[in-house]
Amino acid sequence: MRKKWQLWIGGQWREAKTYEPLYNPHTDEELAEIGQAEPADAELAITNAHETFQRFKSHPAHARAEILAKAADIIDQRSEECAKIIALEGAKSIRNAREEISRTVQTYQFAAEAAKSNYGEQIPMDAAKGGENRFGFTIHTPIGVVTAITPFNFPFNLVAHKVGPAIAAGNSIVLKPAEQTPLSSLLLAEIFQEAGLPDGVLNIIPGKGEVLSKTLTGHPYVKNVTFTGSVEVGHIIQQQAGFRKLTLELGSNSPLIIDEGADLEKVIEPSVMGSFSYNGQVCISIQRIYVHQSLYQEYLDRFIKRTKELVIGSPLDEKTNITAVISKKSLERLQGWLEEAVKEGAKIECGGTVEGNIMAPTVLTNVNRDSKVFRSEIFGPIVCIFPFDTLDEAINDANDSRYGLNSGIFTPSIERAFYAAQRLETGGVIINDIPTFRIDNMPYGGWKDSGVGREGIKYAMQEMMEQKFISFKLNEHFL
Ligand SMILES: NC(=O)c1ccc[n+]([C@@H]2O[C@H](COP(=O)([O-])OP(=O)(O)OC[C@H]3O[C@@H](n4cnc5c(N)ncnc54)[C@H](O)[C@@H]3O)[C@@H](O)[C@H]2O)c1
Ligand SMILES: O=C[C@H](O)CS(=O)(=O)O
Repeated sequence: MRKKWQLWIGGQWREAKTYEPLYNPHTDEELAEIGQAEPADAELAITNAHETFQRFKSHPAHARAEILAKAADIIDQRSEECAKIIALEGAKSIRNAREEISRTVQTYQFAAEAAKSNYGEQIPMDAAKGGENRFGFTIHTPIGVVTAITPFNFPFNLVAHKVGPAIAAGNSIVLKPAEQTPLSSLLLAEIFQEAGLPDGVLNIIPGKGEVLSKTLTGHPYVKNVTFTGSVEVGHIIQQQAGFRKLTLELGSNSPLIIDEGADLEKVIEPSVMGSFSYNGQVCISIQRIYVHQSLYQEYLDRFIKRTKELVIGSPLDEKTNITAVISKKSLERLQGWLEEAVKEGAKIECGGTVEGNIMAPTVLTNVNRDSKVFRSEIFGPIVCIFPFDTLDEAINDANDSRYGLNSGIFTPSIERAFYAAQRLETGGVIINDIPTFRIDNMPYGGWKDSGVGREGIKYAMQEMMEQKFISFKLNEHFL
């Protein structure tokens, strides 16, 4: 793989004014030098994307679908190389990285299918007086330049959730990947070129969010901004984007309820994995677990036992579960929050230690509801476990959050499953599984501070297109 990466604009590699080293979070070794885009580069990328859009908007759906399907095939053929890039730049365990690549292939395949089924609706015009002799229908048209700003934690698949639907809809894109994981995006330049995407449709400009933000969100050619990342940055982007279409996929502190009568044999493994997969750096990672009193002690003991078995090590080792967190800054924040939680009464049941850039998977009980580990998004390998007496108590506590992305409940009762599903204030309720569940064609997005709009290819495409209603009056004017 090349060591020095320029900016990908208009189908060409262009020199950046400055380059910054990219480090492996596990070993601290330098992996590559990454060109840092400046506002003028963003402007150039947007202008190129705008010009390309004038042609690409007429590129037929079947041709866009072929490009997306071919890109999926190329990623599949190069899957081990792609997974290794995620493991190196993101310190994601190689097994989790492979899962991400396999999902990415599916995401582009879903996009290829969606490109061909971009249906509008027929509206019954005679449903109201005056609508007789009329036909009404809607069509969806591409919107123009989409800017995509993405986070570090799923650098292939969450980029696919923006690039895939944008191409499927017939738009052009300017992509700004996360500073920590730009290589996964830069590789797309050659993947999509080989797949036959016309030059200028996809532009990739790594750089600092705060430097590029105003241009990427506020340029008049930009018609849609799609952002995945933290709530704090989401709020900044919302203010800057002003009067244009906007999708915000933000953070969470997802709850899991383990109801009376749940079969612990089937619950322990998924709940441990949902808490600690990729060191908890998943937006739908389990952060708060509510366990019915009748199961609490047994669940806690078994949860701790399984957590202690997780293998801490190098992301490239096949057996590894827990690796370095993404940055020293993030590690320091986690240590600070843990200290604060303990001062406020929390008990560390296991973990809590740090070695190198790795925090051991940590289980907390007796957590104060005002502590940051309860209120805010931990985004690290720490989980809080609480007992509850009544389902209402668990639901109310689960809803006591500024976030609302996914929630989960394990219960043997269909009645209680629906009761909870109707009351949990989240974009997705996952019954008899963990909230850390996503299939890439399902509608996905948050309530409250967890976001605005939905992803899941078809739903993301709706955010990236304009709808037009057409009415035909018959008889009077047609020859
Ligand atoms: N809801 C979802 O689908 C989803 C998925 C993955 C991650 N997330 C969330 O993302 C967060 C973790 O990712 P992160 O640490 O990369 O998030 P982040 O918000 O720090 O960064 C995300 C992106 O925003 C850019 N950015 C930073 N400051 C900016 C600014 N002022 N203006 C414009 N862009 C700016 C970054 O460069 C990066 O590309 C967590 O909160 C997690 O829950 C949400
Ligand atoms: O980190 C949040 C992601 O949305 C999780 S997933 O990759 O979509 O499952």
